[in-house]
Amino acid sequence: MALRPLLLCNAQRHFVSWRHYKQQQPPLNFRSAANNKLRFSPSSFSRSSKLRRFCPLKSSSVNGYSIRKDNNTELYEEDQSEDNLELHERILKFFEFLPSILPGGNWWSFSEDVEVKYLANPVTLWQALGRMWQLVAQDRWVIFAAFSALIVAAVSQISIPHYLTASIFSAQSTEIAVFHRNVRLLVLFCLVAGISSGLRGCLFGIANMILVKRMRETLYSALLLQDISFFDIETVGDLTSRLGSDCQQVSRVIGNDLNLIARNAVQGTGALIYLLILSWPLGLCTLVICSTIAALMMIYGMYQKKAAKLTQEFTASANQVAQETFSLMRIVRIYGTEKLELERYKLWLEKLADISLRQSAAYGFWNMSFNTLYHSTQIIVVLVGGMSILAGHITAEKLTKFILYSETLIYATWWVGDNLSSLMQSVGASEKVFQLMDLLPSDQFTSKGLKLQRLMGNIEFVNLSFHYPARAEVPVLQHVKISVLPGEVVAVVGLSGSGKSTLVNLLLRLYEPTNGQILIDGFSLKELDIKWFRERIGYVGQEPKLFRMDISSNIRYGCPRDIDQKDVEWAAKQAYAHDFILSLPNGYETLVDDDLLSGGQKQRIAIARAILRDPSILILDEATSALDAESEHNIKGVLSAVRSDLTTKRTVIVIAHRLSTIQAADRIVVMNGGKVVEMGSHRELLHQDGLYAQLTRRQADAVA
Ligand SMILES: Nc1ncnc2c1ncn2[C@@H]1O[C@H](COP(=O)(O)OP(=O)(O)OP(=O)(O)O)[C@@H](O)[C@H]1O
Repeated sequence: MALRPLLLCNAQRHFVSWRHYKQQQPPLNFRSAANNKLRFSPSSFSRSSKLRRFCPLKSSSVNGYSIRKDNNTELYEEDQSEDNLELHERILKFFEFLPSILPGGNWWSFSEDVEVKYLANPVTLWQALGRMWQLVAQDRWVIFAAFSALIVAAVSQISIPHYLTASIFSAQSTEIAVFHRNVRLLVLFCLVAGISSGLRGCLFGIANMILVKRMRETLYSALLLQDISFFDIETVGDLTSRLGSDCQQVSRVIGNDLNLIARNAVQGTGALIYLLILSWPLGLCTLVICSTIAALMMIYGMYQKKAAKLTQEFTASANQVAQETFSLMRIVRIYGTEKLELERYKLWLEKLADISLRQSAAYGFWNMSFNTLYHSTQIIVVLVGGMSILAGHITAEKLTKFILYSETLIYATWWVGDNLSSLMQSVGASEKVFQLMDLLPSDQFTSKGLKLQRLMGNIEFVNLSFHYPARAEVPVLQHVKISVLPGEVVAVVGLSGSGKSTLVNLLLRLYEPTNGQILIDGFSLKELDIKWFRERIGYVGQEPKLFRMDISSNIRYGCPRDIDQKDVEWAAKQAYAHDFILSLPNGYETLVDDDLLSGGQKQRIAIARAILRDPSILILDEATSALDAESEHNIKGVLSAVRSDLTTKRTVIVIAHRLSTIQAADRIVVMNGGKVVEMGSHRELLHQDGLYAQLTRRQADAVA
């Protein structure tokens, strides 16, 4: 597409999308992370993800369907109205738009519409470099060696034009001895420059690799140690984008940006000193031009930094859409929403293209300014230098050296500018990465708790109330009081959304209660060593997920006991999974993931995983919902059976919608709207004729 129509078209879209975008932004409320290490705070941290989830009209990546519709409608209406415009109105509009694309015009401005939306707190260049240094400091010898090679290479390279010119002019004046000496030195400097440049490139590459590796490691471990509520708010696409493209972008800093900036800074300084010695008036002229280039490049660099931050945000959003679509591909195919998904993705690509267009235009301006200034130096040097030769103030050899060194200086300034802007982009990309790295780990990983001699399995929910951090205004549990004895099988039933799984989430300490507490064998759950406690719990969730590894490893996953293949097979037999596993192509060695097995097969593997731990407390949240009636009946017996020491029974908490499956439970707790409304045995509850009896009747009617 020609630039003008593209500019116009982009400008028109810009008017729609950016203004629209801006209007949808709620005021931001982020804690400053500049000086402090932060703990993740759902209410204050994640602007982007939160907006993506809860801000209805922002062209978000997550709730994209309704959003797309709104945006689409608006874009469509805009397009329609554009079509109806008369030619002269279009021309008028173009001329109105024209001044905005001149330098300083509002077309260039990200700040007006976008700057306020930046998620991360700004990081200065020095702060970013300081952080990167901390990451590579352990291997500082690589950096020192790289910079030493860089200085040797730069000094050798800067000496080459001098000896080159001197050799030519000494040959011309037939000074053979001087010629030989100059050529020898020229060869020496060329050799040293070549070897040290190679070393420099290699060492900076190594330093870069170390930086990216440490950065990803640090970021990944910081993310892994966050509270679960953090993952309720941050999206997977966003986080993987930080780990992937953002870290990669930051990685250019050492291997590319700093390397080239330092090399050219050394060469440029050497060239400037040499020029001033050769002819200070000419040297000063070149310096003025280089300073102008430097000022321009600072402006350009700042601009690129802003653009990089936006690019980073939009790339993360685009990744989030793609990640979500691929993971829900079956639903997309069944509902035939491929086009809709493509549009959702394209929305972010268009935003990226908008930024990229401005970056390219800015690059064009920067390039044009540089070339103009560069050629003016040549003209000045030829004019002033030529007149000086005519007046006999300077020799042709000096002028040749001058021209060569002024070229070196200008190109060094160009390289510094170019890489400085790249450095600024990397610094822009580093802001969110550093902010995430600075999040303190969840308290659960830092505090040391009690380890009891033995977990008996007595559980008490004492006046428990809770709301999810992401939805503080919606109470999910209210004054829940339940006491579970060791070895008891307690079933929790209730309508969907009544808070059953939330109760289990609190027992697993994935969230902390808002009020009240949970006592385990008489000790507050908060006082217990959480790792120790979780090792003694078996949990099978509503939709068990498998890792992309073989079946045996999936069953062993996270098992704290020493176990061998026999134990794995024993657990699989208990879970009625052994037969179907043997029928797979490689038996227990078959590589599986979440999509390769049926729901019931995945549940059996998850049950085998839980049984293998031989837990004191077993939690089954709709764990057998995908099993056929016979398998469910068989497995139920195994789950509540005595533990492997054959003397104690385990405590079992089972959540089930299919009420026929929990009739044999010692006690049934009925929940409604986050409260316990009934409690008793199956018979007692039927006798009470309350919610449980009503639910049982409805299920019986549905089957009949
Ligand atoms: N991570 C979360 N963040 C915010 N709200 C949540 C979260 N998980 C669940 N909720 C809300 O908490 C309430 C209770 O959910 P919960 O999953 O505990 O219900 P449930 O009784 O187990 O339902 P079901 O039988 O359908 O599994 C629901 O209103 C749900 O929307």
